This record gives sequence, C-alpha cells and structure tokens, in this order.
Amino acid sequence: MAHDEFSLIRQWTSRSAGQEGNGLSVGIGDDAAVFSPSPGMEVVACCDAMAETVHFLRETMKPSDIGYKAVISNISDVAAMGGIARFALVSIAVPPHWTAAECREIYDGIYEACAAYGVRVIGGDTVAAPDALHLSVTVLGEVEKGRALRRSGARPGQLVFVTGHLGGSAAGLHLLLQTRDAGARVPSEWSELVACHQRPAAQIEAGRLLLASGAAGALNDISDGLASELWEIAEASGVSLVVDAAQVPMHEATRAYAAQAGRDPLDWALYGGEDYQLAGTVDPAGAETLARQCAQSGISFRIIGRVEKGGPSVTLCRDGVCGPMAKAGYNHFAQAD
Ligand SMILES: Nc1ncnc2c1ncn2[C@@H]1O[C@H](COP(=O)(O)OP(=O)(O)OP(=O)(O)O)[C@@H](O)[C@H]1O
Ligand SMILES: Cc1ncc(C[n+]2csc(CCOP(=O)(O)O)c2C)c(N)n1
Ligand SMILES: [Mg+2]
Ligand SMILES: [Mg+2]
Ligand SMILES: [Mg+2]
Repeated sequence: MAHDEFSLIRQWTSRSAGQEGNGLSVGIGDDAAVFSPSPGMEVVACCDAMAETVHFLRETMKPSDIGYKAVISNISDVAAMGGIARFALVSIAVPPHWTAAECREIYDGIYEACAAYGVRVIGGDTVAAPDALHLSVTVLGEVEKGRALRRSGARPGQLVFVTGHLGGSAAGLHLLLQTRDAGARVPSEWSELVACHQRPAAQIEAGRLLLASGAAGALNDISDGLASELWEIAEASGVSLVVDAAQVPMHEATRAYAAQAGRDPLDWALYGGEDYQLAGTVDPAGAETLARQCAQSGISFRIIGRVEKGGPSVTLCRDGVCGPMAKAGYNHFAQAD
C-alpha cells in the first residue's frame, strides 16, 4: 500500500468532521480529543483488538464486517457494565497486502456500527505492519455514578440469566471455514448463522434495563463463551453457579446445522464465544418484570440457573446429571506453552 499516512487518515475519517458539541469539545484533528461525561455520569472505558488470522480471515469476514465487529465487541463491554457508549478511538496497523480501498471499507463498517449505537469516532492511530492487519478499538461510554454492574455482584439466592441466543457465532464460523475448505459458497439457508458471526449486536438496551431495574447482580458479556464468562462471575463474586443445559437458548438454525455437521450445539453455546450476549445474575423478585420489559424491546431474556453459596464453581446439569462446567472457552495463549 503506497500512500501518504496523513491523506489516508483524512479519507478514512472525513465522516467525523464537524462533530463537536454534545460533550465533545475537540474531535479528530488535534493531538487528542477532549470530552466531558454527562452530569451525574462517570466514564466507562474499554479496549478490544482484532488480529488477522486470529479473529478473522479474508474468507470469514469482509473488510466492513471486521470494522463493524471490532466496534461491537467494545460496545458490548460497555453494555456489560450497564452503560451507554459515546465515543470510539480506532488504531489500525496495515500490512502491505491490504489496499487503501479495503481499509476504507473497514471504516465503512466502523462508522456503520458507530451510527447504529450513537457513537462518535473521535480519534485513533494509523501505522504500517509487517504481515497481518490489526485493528484495535477503544470505546468510551458512561454510566450513572457508582452504579456500574460488576462481575463481582452475584449473590446466593439470585437467578442466572442470559440474553439472546448462544452458539450462533461459533456455528457460523464452523460453516464459513468448512465451505472455504470445500471451495464452496455458504448455502443461503444458513445466512442467519453467518450474520451471527459477522454482524453481532451489542446488548446496550438489555444492560440499561438491567441497571434501571435495580435487580441486577453480576453482569458480563460473552466474548469467550458462556462457560468462561460464568466462571469469571463465580470467581469475582465468590459464589457457586448452577446452570441447566436445557435452558441455554440457541437458534433453531444452530441446532439444525450442528445436527448436519455431527456436532453438539451446546459445545458452541458454552465454549464457542463471540456471541456478545449478556450473562449475569438477577434477584428473583425482579426477574419477571425484566423478562417482560426485554420482550417488549424484542430481547430474549432467559433464566438458565441459580446462584448458591460456596464455590467459586460453575455446575452444569444436563439430562439429570450435574457436574463441573469445564473452565473452557476461547483463550488466546492456551496452546502457547
Ligand atoms: N494488555 C492489557 N493491559 C492492561 N489491561 C488489560 C490488558 N488486557 C486486558 N486488560 C484488562 O483486563 C481486564 C479483563 O480484560 P479482558 O480482555 O479479559 O476482558 P474482555 O474485554 O471483557 O474480554 P475479551 O477481550 O475476551 O472480549 C479488563 O479490565 C481489561 O481492561
Ligand atoms: C479465523 C478465526 N478463527 C477463530 C475465531 C474464533 N475466535 C477468535 S477470538 C475469539 C474470542 C473473542 O476474542 P477476544 O477474546 O480477543 O475478544 C474467538 C471465539 C475467529 N473468530 N476467526
Ligand atoms: Mg478484552
Ligand atoms: Mg467483556
Ligand atoms: Mg477474550
């Protein structure tokens, strides 16, 4: 990619021009951005990266999908604190085999996700890379002072819930890799699974309902898989979680594709990851109201288990047999040494 760094930045981020106001006093174009949170709110800050070959291949994600998903994985972390997302900073390291036009498409996806969640891109960094494309997004959001929902908030007597459906992203990835290996195209009957993988949604609205309900205990978003996120809650809260496998929500398409692929769909739901749904705990007294409010907003809210004293542990009950839920899921360095 032979281009001038400064003109590329201008091209990719021209859509951020003239965005000052509403809490932002300095946007793109200076050494740093300057903003203030809304009165009564405090800042929520998170950062997640995506690396070529680790988080995507050219065959599994279009450039715009990569940009879209990198933003969503961050907004999802803000949702998991009960906050709203406001600003994004984007750092991109571009190797020679990526063209300026492809990078512009990455930004199309970035701006599309930002527009969908009311987020403004206020800065970033652009560097060359030797071999693989890296995209790192930082999202800054806000939450009512002192009210952020923590992983440590689970209490015995509460119920364990998840939003949405799980396993769709891992099923979609399996499908994309299988069809790539076969040199085929993905049959249109599975487009829902491909969308789960390429275009996940962040559950900001569910997080806000949970925070407003006053009934929420712990909250986490599902990037590495339900098992991994529940273990994080159990450990941070010092509790035991007991989950009923039959209640773990999965799309019909995930079950149907798993049957065709000779896989257990529950493995994708528990250990696959990248679903970006929320998992957490809630007081039993508030659960029904929350389920109703979520339903009114088109969000599925499913009770899948309960919180008990003891632990930290996560127990999975399936077909009447209960045992430890494997502390497995996506782990970047699991095979490294
Ligand atoms: N390289 C790092 N330097 C400083 N803090 C980090 C670094 N990596 C992670 N953290 C911090 O560690 C905590 C856990 O981060 P982690 O990335 O595991 O959570 P997550 O973003 O919810 O999960 P995922 O990255 O799988 O989406 C967060 O507070 C995060 O800011
Ligand atoms: C080509 C390809 N191979 C494997 C995967 C699966 N994968 C990669 S990172 C991750 C967890 C979330 O990332 P992080 O923890 O960094 O937020 C998962 C499930 C993929 N998406 N693409
Ligand atoms: Mg992270
Ligand atoms: Mg998270
Ligand atoms: Mg992770």
